[in-house]
Amino acid sequence: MSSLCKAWPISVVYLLLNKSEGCDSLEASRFLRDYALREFNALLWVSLIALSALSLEKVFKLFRLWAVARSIPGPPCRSFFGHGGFGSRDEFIDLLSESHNKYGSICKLWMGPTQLLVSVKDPTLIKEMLLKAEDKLPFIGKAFRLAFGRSNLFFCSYDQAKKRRESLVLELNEKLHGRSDIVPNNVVDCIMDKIDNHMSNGCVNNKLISQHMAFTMLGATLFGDAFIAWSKASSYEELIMMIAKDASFWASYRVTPFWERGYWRYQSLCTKLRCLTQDIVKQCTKNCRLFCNMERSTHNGDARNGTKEASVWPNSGILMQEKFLSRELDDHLNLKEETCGNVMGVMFHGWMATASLIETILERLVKDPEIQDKIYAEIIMVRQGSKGPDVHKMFLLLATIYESARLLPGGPLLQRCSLKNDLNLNNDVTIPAGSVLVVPVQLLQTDDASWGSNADKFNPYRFLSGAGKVSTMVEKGSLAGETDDPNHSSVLLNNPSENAAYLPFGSGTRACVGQTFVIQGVATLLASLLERYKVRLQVRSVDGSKTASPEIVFVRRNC
Ligand code: HEM
Repeated sequence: MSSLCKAWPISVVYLLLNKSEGCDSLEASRFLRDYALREFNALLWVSLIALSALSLEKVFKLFRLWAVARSIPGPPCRSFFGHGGFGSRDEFIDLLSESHNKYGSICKLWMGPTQLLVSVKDPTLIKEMLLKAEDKLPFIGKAFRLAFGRSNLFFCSYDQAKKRRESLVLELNEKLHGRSDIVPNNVVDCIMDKIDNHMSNGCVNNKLISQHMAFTMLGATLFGDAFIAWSKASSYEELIMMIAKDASFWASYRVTPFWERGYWRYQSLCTKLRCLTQDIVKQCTKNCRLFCNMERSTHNGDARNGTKEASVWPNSGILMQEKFLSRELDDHLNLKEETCGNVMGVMFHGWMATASLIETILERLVKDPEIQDKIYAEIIMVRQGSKGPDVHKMFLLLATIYESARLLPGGPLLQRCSLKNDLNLNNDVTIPAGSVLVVPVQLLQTDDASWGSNADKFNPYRFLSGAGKVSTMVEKGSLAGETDDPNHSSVLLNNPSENAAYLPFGSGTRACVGQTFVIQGVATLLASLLERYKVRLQVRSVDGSKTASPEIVFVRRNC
């Protein structure tokens, strides 16, 4: 038998071919059975050893996680699942706030026996953490994954996101530096027309109009003029709104609910959005080529690189230019899926965050007509004195944007992770690899320790130096006047990031790439808006008593 085994496979084949020959065939089949049994046993052993090794590794990692986490302070677990079922977003923020008050600037919460969440609230440690922890965990971005497929820009390791971030930063910078107007006049006009249309009904819903402004501004930036002329733009807007409404609901299921009809309806909306994105991408690249050819014919073909030309063309979009696409093409085989997913992800994130910022600012301006009037005076003053791009001289407007983003950041938490290595912070705390790291931005940005006793009050002047004089300067017409004006030189717009507790756009390696663009874009849009309209709260009479509704009124200025 042993000699047979050694001679395998020849001897086995021989036995099989000759299995009909009497007792030899019996011996052969016994041998085969015996052999199969041994093989099967060996396979079982190998699997058992591999599984045991894997389980041991997991158990070892778990014990290590528990051991390292012991040194981090935090409330005791309420159940086996820790603080996993914390309820609503507000309840969770309250829990974080209580925990920080009790345990200090770093505290842990167990979200289950294997998932550790560490919250950091000290501005210096946050800065360090945001630089060192470069990854983002995919399960946090489940809403993005369900809606946009394998879009890996927002929730993935830094290695995966790096190239795409660089492309996007490059394109946005080109836009910021290569063009005089961040939001071109035709885009502003298109938005103002929409406001006029809505006002024919008497008032507008703040949320809806902010969403529309953000959508048009971002779409025109990403896809260029093709977007403004695109017949399907309003369907795109409607779809994106519907998806935004349901995204968190479907992501809240632990197991993707394939059995729910509503889930498939939601998925069909996402597929429609994907098709429309592909449509606008196609139109955009077609237009880019057209622009390149037009440019080539006017400049005797001196520029050979089509992409360069497309990016200097005044009204072309940024993201969809061939440069972005071809970079992606080189990278992956399933490029179309992924590129489209990333484009939808950027559009979705940029739209939601920008819309929420515009809505907050309008709400503040409506509640504070005095600031609104001062901003109007500033806009008129700056516009009279300059011809070129001028929003950077509108200090009070910019300070109002900073302050609105401080009081109500787009999201209540920043989320990070270090997937491979433990994170050693300067205060000798070690955070185990794989833990979810969060920064409670909303708490931090309204914390008295960083912002003073009036931290929860709306006060744009906190971002202006010499702010005591600012209000009188606007009245006298000197806030943003000529640079040789002695009063003006005493007023400075502070860089909000100088305060380490200012993080509406995150910070460090995974900070928002749209930050500068958004501030300038929103300022440009608001400057045009406030120049034409006063924004007032709609007051309705209900049963004889007057109550304010969430709707606002744009009253045309007489100028
Ligand atoms: C008011 C508007 C916006 C706000 C408040 C905002 C805020 C944020 C925040 C808080 C992050 C996470 C940062 C971190 O983890 O440190 C982020 C990431 C990001 N933002 Fe924005 N954002 C806005 C608009 C935009 C726009 C218009 C774009 C693109 C055109 C954009 C592109 C991105 C990208 C690509 C990332 C992911 C970076 C990464 O994970 O590597 N954002 N944004």
